[in-house]
Amino acid sequence: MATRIRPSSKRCAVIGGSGFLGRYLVEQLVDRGYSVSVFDIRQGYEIPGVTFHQGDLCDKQALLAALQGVSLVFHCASPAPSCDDRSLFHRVNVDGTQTVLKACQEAGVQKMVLTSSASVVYEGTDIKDGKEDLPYAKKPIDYYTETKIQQERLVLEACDTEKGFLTVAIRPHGIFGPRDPQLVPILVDTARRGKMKFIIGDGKNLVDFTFVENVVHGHILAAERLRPESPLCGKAYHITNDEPVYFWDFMSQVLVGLGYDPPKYRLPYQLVYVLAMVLWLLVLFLRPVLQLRPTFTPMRVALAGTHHFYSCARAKQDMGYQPLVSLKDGIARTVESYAHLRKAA
Ligand SMILES: NC(=O)C1=CN([C@@H]2O[C@H](COP(=O)(O)OP(=O)(O)OC[C@H]3O[C@@H](n4cnc5c(N)ncnc54)[C@H](OP(=O)(O)O)[C@@H]3O)[C@@H](O)[C@H]2O)C=CC1
Ligand SMILES: CC(C)=CCC[C@@H](C)[C@H]1CC[C@H]2C3=C(CC[C@]12C)[C@@]1(C)CCC(=O)C[C@@H]1CC3
Repeated sequence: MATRIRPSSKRCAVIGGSGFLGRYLVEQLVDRGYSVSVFDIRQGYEIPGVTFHQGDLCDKQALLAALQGVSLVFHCASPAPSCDDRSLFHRVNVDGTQTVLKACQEAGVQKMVLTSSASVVYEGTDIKDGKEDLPYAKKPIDYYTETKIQQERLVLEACDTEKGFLTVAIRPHGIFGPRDPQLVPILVDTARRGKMKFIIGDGKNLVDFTFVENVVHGHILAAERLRPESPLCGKAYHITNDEPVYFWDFMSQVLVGLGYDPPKYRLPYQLVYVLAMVLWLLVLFLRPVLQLRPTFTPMRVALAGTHHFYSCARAKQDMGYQPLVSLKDGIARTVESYAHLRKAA
């Protein structure tokens, strides 16, 4: 029988550690003196002292090798929301998370912090100052959200103080920052194709965008405050910048910062939503013969035209959370880092 290494409280693993958020988490953990193993389907970078284990989280044996001697696991792996592959989302976020839980319990891991998403309660209609006790979306806006709900449920239900396995879920919203592969690149690509001319709705819908370092701060606080007697056990926590901003102001600040014109013409929200639905149905109908990826999906239109901002009062109270980087500074640092995406003069 293989000998089990005794878990050390400063030894952790980051599943999904090669991704955008995962890499920031790894860097911060190393700075704070943790010894870190990364488990990911790809190796994105190298950091002295960080051990990489390349593998699929659906493979329990591969996970077990990475979890030897680990007492704390961060699980922030997921297929990208834009991939629209229902069976992949289910395989990784639901079945894969079950495998992660089994592997953690077998390896003697004591704590697990899941990166969930605030969108688990979002159905495409307004959420203002949403608290964690809102019910899970009955009609999730996409397969990504559907499987993030199932994933969060599995992880929180696995919390068992008697067995000494504690879990907590962090629900960030709209993560942005340098190296983000989604938000700024999609925005710039849309602007370069001349499609960032329109504001959907009245432009006054408030949304949370969260600077990546604040999300990391929330994860580490949660891990360090998660103890058998603490209120965090088995609970979900919103982590945001706590500065809701008009969606279209945020987009405009990033665009203008990179030298592009901000959108200025208004289109009625309902009209654009119906057009996006029609386009989406057409894409589905044509899928057997033609693979199209429209910019305007109903989900994106809903995100761009509704309020969706959340309260982080629970995180402030239970873990002393406060954002470390303001929205203004976060946007400035992000814009500065995307010099290569600036509009050519
Ligand atoms: N970005 C955001 O705005 C928000 C993100 N979240 C959540 O935060 C987490 C991190 O997101 P983010 O950093 O943006 O995403 P990334 O896609 O950048 O990171 C996820 C990482 O997980 C890897 N991965 C995917 N499938 C597997 C698998 N089967 N086995 C092992 N590794 C795998 C990815 O590899 P590959 O790139 O090759 O797929 C990638 O390296 C996710 O759980 C996401 O749901 C929540 C709210 C908002
Ligand atoms: C707060 C939150 C959940 C942010 C998520 C980020 C992405 C979903 C957005 C990043 C770029 C956005 C974007 C649009 C929708 C939402 C994003 C994809 C549009 C497609 C909305 C319609 C337009 O006019 C163009 C926009 C391009 C950028």
